[in-house]
Amino acid sequence: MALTPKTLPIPSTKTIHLSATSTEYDIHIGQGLLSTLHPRLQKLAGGKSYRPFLITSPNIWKLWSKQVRASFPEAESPTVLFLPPGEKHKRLPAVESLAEQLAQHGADRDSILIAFGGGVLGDITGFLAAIYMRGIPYVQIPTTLLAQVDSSVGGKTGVNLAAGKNLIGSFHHPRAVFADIALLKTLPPLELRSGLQESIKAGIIADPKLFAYLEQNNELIANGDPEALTKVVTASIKVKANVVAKDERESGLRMTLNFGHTLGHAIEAATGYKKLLHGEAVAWGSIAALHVALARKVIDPDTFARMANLILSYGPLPRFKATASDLVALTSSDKKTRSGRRAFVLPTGIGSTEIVYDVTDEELTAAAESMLQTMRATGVKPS
Ligand SMILES: NC(=O)c1ccc[n+]([C@@H]2O[C@H](COP(=O)([O-])OP(=O)(O)OC[C@H]3O[C@@H](n4cnc5c(N)ncnc54)[C@H](O)[C@@H]3O)[C@@H](O)[C@H]2O)c1
Ligand SMILES: O=C(O)C(=O)C[C@@H](O)[C@H](O)[C@H](O)COP(=O)(O)O
Ligand SMILES: [Zn+2]
Repeated sequence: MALTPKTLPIPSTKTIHLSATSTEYDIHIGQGLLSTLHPRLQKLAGGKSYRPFLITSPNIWKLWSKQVRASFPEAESPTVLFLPPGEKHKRLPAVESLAEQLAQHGADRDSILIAFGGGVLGDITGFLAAIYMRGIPYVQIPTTLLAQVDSSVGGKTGVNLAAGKNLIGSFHHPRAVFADIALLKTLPPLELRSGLQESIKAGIIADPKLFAYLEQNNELIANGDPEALTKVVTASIKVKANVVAKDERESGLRMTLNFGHTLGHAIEAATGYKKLLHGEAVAWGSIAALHVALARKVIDPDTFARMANLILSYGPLPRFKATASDLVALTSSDKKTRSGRRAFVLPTGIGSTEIVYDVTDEELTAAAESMLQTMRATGVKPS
């Protein structure tokens, strides 16, 4: 039976303009944007000649190189540099190795880096662009849903340290983002569901309509229907762009984009960045944050249930081994902590949040324990 999407208008190719304090740029969303890449980059370069360097992973390039190459005249084809896939490569040596390759190829400040991959590749490439020759331009072509709905927008770039997630990095915005929904055709379903957790986050913190759409169209969305995904990507990017425009450097409002990440990042660190996808860890971290909000009566039990059910409905989420107290200890490297005060994002309803600074270790441990109980009851073996 054909499924029909409920509510939200169907967008065609859409452009969202992000105007932040330090810069502004367009985020293009549509089907088949890859075919127009070359003229779009030429336009960005202001008609001047530029050298494109495309950074990707071998598995992605194998699937999409033909379409990318077809957009460029042969003589102007990008130089392609590779990174192995996986969060475990999101470390400084990857950045150094790419920088050496850029230098060997004579890349300069008139070159443009093209991040062609998921969030890991985008974060690394953005950071490379921030520090190579003290800063060169780059664009994002996000190839995962997570990267389309979240990581390609907003200029947070960086890599992990053993001590924690994204602990080295910079704010360096892309010159443009091209979110081609067609790229999601080859994305493994697990990766799609991981990305959807960041959209659920966007719905919880700022967009009740997106939240309801995700609730009502689960099958269509989880099965990768392109129209449904276009709506989800568009709505999620609007949330992100709106927040980043108001608070580029995360002095307040932008912390709300980190909902679920305080414990989410702790879960990723506790499992060695190997067992869970980012969205999966954020999903469990969000459940824990919901428990804090419920215990404080900031949300009522019905709202708690709607939010937790939505998160779990895009599972199944994997089980992992960790104790509540270990997870809380790992939150010590959270970047939202300032002068020893832990900032914590709580939902106050669907589409609204507050940032509080008085969540104690005991409170967080109790919430993490409740989340672990749900995990023991519903979690599945990590794949
Ligand atoms: N900068 C930000 O604002 C921000 C926001 C959210 C997440 N992140 C970061 O993003 C990272 C997670 O990103 P992710 O979920 O995209 O994971 P990822 O980058 O590891 O990509 C997931 C996997 O999918 C493969 N892949 C990518 N595109 C594909 C395609 N079209 N078809 C088939 N396979 C494809 C990749 O090679 C990889 O194996 C984390 O490091 C997280 O911290 C950053
Ligand atoms: O853009 C933001 O701001 C976010 O917090 C988005 C998050 O989804 C993302 O995972 C981000 O990389 C986390 O940033 P960090 O500063 O906590 O490392
Ligand atoms: Zn995230």
